[in-house]
Amino acid sequence: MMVRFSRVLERGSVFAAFLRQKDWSSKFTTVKYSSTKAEPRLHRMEYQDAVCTLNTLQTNACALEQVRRERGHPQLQLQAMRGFLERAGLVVEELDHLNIIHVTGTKGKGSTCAFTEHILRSYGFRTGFYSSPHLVEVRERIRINGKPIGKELFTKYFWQVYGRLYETKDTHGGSMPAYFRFLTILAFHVFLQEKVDLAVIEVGIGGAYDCTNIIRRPWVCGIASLGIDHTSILGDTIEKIAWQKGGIFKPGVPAFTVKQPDGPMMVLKERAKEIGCPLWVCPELEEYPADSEPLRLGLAGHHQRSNASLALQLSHSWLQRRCLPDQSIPSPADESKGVSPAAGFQPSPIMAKGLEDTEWPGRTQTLKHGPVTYFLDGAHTTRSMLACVSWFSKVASQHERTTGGPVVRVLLFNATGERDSAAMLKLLVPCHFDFAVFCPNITEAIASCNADQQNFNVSVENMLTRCLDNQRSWRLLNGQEEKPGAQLLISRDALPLVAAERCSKTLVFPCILSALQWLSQGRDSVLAHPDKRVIPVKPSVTAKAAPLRDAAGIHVLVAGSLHLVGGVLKHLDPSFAS
Ligand SMILES: Nc1ncnc2c1ncn2[C@@H]1O[C@H](COP(=O)(O)OP(=O)(O)OP(=O)(O)O)[C@@H](O)[C@H]1O
Repeated sequence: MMVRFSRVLERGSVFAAFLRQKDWSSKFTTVKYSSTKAEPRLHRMEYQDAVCTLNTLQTNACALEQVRRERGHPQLQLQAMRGFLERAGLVVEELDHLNIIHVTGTKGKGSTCAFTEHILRSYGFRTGFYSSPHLVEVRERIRINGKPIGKELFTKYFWQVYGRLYETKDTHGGSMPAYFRFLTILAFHVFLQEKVDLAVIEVGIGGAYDCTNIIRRPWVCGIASLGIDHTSILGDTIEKIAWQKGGIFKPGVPAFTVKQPDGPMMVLKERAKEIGCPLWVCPELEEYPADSEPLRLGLAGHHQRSNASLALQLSHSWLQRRCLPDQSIPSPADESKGVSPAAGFQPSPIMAKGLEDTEWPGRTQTLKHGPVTYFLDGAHTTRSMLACVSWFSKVASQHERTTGGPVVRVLLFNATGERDSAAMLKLLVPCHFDFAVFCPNITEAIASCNADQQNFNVSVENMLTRCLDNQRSWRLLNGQEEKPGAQLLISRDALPLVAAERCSKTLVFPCILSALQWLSQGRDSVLAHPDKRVIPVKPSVTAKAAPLRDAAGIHVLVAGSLHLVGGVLKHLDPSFAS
């Protein structure tokens, strides 16, 4: 695995050397407009090359050093971003023409953006939508009219921006922007080139110093629910986090927030007052007067209701300000407090349809795959795991009632970064899983390079050790004795294998594909073909497949990491097949 990673890295630097020699404009014309029969293949290669080169920005020593330096002086981050933007040929004033809706929050910003984008697209506007992270392919982060930008367009715009930055590198101490910064600049470039009517921009981390906060004049800002995440960057209390998030407020630009606990709400109010921005608190979804039927949401789960209310306010405000510019913005009723409840207006039929038709994969998503039903949710904080458990308990019970027989429940889990896995696993105990399966966010252990899903910031060994820790936590939480059965084996060619424990209902796999194979083989070979011998993934794993034999169905909850969910979707959901 490490060998393959380093090859990709090498490929990136070889490519960079190639770039140094090439004339940019001729490269674009030959690749972009070539009409030979080989064109589709050429484009595919170019896309992969673009993604591999992009990935070098994850490990670029100069960029990492810069990030480290800026951590101590966060205000430098926006200054640096402005410099990169200019080197890429853009000026910050141009971004004013993007008619931006800027959204932050700890949980629900992606879903809120998806609802908002869908509502405004339903009105006939050409939309841009920038979000993170991606599930399967990096181009999902940049959407035009709700669809991930195509490979050809991504490739074309990627090389334009990369080329400009690369050409000016030597006069700027060799610096290139880090991964997220680069993608943010790329998104702005794409939206300007593609002449979108509006752009919905999701903050990466925090708000005040996030590189998306380079924008000066959004039409409206939104703050989804606040909680604890990214504490090493944002601070270790919800109030400190609220201060960071409130940093996206702009003078005179209306902002909306969902209801927040008292402490962070007070911080938001103070931020709004100090910046001079009218801040409104969204009503509950029930408080919107309904014409006939209650509002229906395309995204499942009770927690999506506050996101939907925020999206209604954001799109309503955008429509009013953008399309009815003569109307003055009402100020919050109590200016001294700097915040007011927003009115629950009657959503138009277009808005109602927009909410109902919104799709946002990987969040409370149900996917049937043969006899196995997957419940996928990228919850990776305790707050979102609580929401996930509540959704899963309800929806899985509904499915069980219609299955007509015993159902085996499986948890497929992984967590990354500074996340508290044990706290998340504790919340999952009441779901009564028959099996708990752990694997790292590696899609396939032995496969060709899948550049879109590579993460160079963590080693394979660390990922697997984390899985074994999770397995141990789960066993402890379930009152199972600690057994010294699990072993981490690293083979000579660096392909890691993890032995499953005997006599327990926990399993660890080296990659997502092998976990999915275990699920489908256990089921297919035993249920669909009762006479056929089970072909084991590994002997120790086959022993665990036995209870699947009697099951009328298998329900698998995939949670703990959006990247894990993405890896599963890559294998199972045809709409993600490239
Ligand atoms: N209001 C909410 N409260 C709790 N959990 C939520 C809320 N909204 C979404 N979630 C859950 O949080 C996870 C991420 O959802 P979403 O992409 O909408 O949020 P996000 O703020 O963009 O998250 P991230 O920054 O982690 O990508 C999903 O599991 C989703 O079901």
